[in-house]
Amino acid sequence: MDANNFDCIVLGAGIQGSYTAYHLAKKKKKTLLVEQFVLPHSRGSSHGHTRIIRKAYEQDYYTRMMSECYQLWAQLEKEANVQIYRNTGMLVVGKEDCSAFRSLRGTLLRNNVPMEVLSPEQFASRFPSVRLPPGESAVIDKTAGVLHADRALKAVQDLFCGLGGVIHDGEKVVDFTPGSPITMTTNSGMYRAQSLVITAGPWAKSVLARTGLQLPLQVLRINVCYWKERIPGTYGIGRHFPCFIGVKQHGAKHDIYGLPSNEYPGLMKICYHSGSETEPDERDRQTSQEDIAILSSFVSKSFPGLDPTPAVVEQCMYTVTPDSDFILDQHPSHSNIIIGAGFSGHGFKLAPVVGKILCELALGKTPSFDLSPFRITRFQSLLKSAL
Ligand SMILES: Cc1cc2nc3c(=O)[nH]c(=O)nc-3n(C[C@H](O)[C@H](O)[C@H](O)COP(=O)(O)OP(=O)(O)OC[C@H]3O[C@@H](n4cnc5c(N)ncnc54)[C@H](O)[C@@H]3O)c2cc1C
Ligand SMILES: O=C(O)[C@@H]1CCCC=N1
Repeated sequence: MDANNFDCIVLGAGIQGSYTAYHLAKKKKKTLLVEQFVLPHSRGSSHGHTRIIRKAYEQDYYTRMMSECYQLWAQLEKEANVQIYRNTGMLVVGKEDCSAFRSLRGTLLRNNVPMEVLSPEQFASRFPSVRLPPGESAVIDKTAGVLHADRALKAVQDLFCGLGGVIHDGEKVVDFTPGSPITMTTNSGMYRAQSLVITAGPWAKSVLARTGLQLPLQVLRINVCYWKERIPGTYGIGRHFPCFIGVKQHGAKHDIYGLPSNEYPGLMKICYHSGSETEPDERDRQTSQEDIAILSSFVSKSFPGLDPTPAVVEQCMYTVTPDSDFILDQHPSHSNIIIGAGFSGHGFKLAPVVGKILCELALGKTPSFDLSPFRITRFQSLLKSAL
């Protein structure tokens, strides 16, 4: 077989593409993973030390997918011999009259996820360094915790290479021609494959536009803020402080979430689950501080043990769909082009199962999960496609 001919090519080596490539290599498929930047890089959505892993979701289908994700993350830890998951639990706080909060709690109960419901008194005695606003309730998802994201990404890529997979980083895909095989051109080579998986993160919209498909994806620049503990360790992982999600608290339009201080000692990560619209190659030109103002006000009201001015601000990007559900599907006109896109700021924890599903689609197999929430046809009225 020609060195440039593959069973499958995966475009984009973020967590979704890397996990897809790993599953394909496990199935003994000759797989090429192409990445425009030299690895590791911090220009997409999968970089950084940490992500939240949880079963607490508004929708049952994510909670069910998470059961297998926990198993696959554990398998990855074993195969790579690295710790990726750390159980911390996660506090979910919100108003009783907020439907999103009630749905999250309902999903935990319906799916028998280990959880606790805290009364305001229990909350105050367990978390004296956090203020629960009057009229708000709290539950704990006991399965939740922290994923060591950078470590996880490297582990998946290393295992992929160990299985015979090929990574070409620093190589940008500039063109591809659908067909059987598909022909793909990068800035330094030309390759052929039976199937192509597109996991281009914030670049998915422009990559797919080359095929005439205009997906309703919006790219947001996210400010990743770290806040200084007045007494170091107050909210530390070492003191078993949990992750948290504040569901639309203090009138915020979007959720606010946080992780215990860990990667930068004395600094706790608290972020707003939204940001300002950007072009992926223009990320660093954005300057909006609106989200930071919302976070500062939240921190001063809810976390009195933190200085309400961020000590460190890093950048990342979300690629969001109109309903915040992922896109996991075949291309509407080319069945051997598979699309994994629109992870809407919550896709990292689900990557083991996303990768499995994209691998199944690339091999023409029946996917192991019901893909109706993830199909492109749900955007029928929004598709500006010339297909
Ligand atoms: C601040 C922040 C916090 C988050 N928190 C959580 C969390 O707590 N829990 C959770 O589960 N999820 C979280 N997420 C979401 C999660 O990180 C993303 O859903 C996930 O990383 C998306 O991965 P991806 O592979 O789709 O995208 P990316 O990581 O962006 O990967 C796409 C890759 O494709 C490459 N590429 C694009 N075009 C080309 C081309 N033409 N040629 C070659 N390569 C190309 C890009 O360079 C990039 O490396 C968070 C995201 C952010 C930004
Ligand atoms: O996916 C996650 O868990 C985080 C926290 C909530 C908002 C988005 N990302």
